[in-house]
Amino acid sequence: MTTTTDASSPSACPLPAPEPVHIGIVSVSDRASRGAYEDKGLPALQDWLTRALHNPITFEPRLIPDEPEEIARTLIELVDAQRCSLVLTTGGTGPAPRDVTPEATLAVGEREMPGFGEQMRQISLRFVPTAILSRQTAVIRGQALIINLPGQPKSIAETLEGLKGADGAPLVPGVFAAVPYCIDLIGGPYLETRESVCAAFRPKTAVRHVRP
Ligand SMILES: Nc1ncnc2c1ncn2[C@@H]1O[C@H](COP(=O)(O)OP(=O)(O)OP(=O)(O)O)[C@@H](O)[C@H]1O
Ligand SMILES: Nc1nc2c(c(=O)[nH]1)N[C@H]1C(S)=C(S)[C@@H](COP(=O)(O)O)O[C@H]1N2
Repeated sequence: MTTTTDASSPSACPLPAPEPVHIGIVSVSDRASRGAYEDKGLPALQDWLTRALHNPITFEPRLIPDEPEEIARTLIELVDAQRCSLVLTTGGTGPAPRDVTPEATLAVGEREMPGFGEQMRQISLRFVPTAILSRQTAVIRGQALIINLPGQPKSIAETLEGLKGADGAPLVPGVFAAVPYCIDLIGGPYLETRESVCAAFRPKTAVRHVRP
């Protein structure tokens, strides 16, 4: 097994290498999927997750139009066939007729996790007054957590990371703070975040080790 050393510990205990994680990222956009504009959703998701996690990540990226059957089929494929532990979607959460990502997500979910959508709307209100127009939600399917994010690329870091003060201290925690423990509870890999990007929270009894 590969190990790294926790140099901050007096006994310099070797820490296990972070577990690999398989993450699905799905950009739902009519125009980006037909090439009318460049997709900025997938790069923004990949960039933020790579900065936030110590775990080695294998990404499963998908760029698809706002078609409910295609969204549902993609989510099922990422969870059931690709065995992703986490799937993040971006786009299609608003009130326009073709915005159907939440419906497709609920259709494939076994249990809804409404707190994610509630908290993201609260965070987004600190950035934009139209935050309440996003119907974003989250669900569990099997051993995977699926979370909807709005389509505006900058909203990805805003909702996952939250709002920080000038000193870098969190003013409003982003929703990703709750993701590692949720994935523990559904039997997925142990996710370890970089505190400078996102301080994940676990009850003390669930903390296996703290990485510097
Ligand atoms: N994947 C994307 N890449 C780049 N910019 C995007 C993307 N998705 C959305 N945006 C930007 O955010 C705005 C709001 O996103 P929204 O999901 O409401 O788009 P939309 O009007 O439904 O159109 P579309 O589905 O064709 O992207 C868009 O007008 C666009 O400027
Ligand atoms: N953090 C954040 N949340 C946001 C926004 C944003 O720019 N930043 N845009 C809002 C707007 S204008 C809309 S219409 C809804 C839905 O966007 P979507 O259809 O692109 O998912 O998300 C809202 N949530």
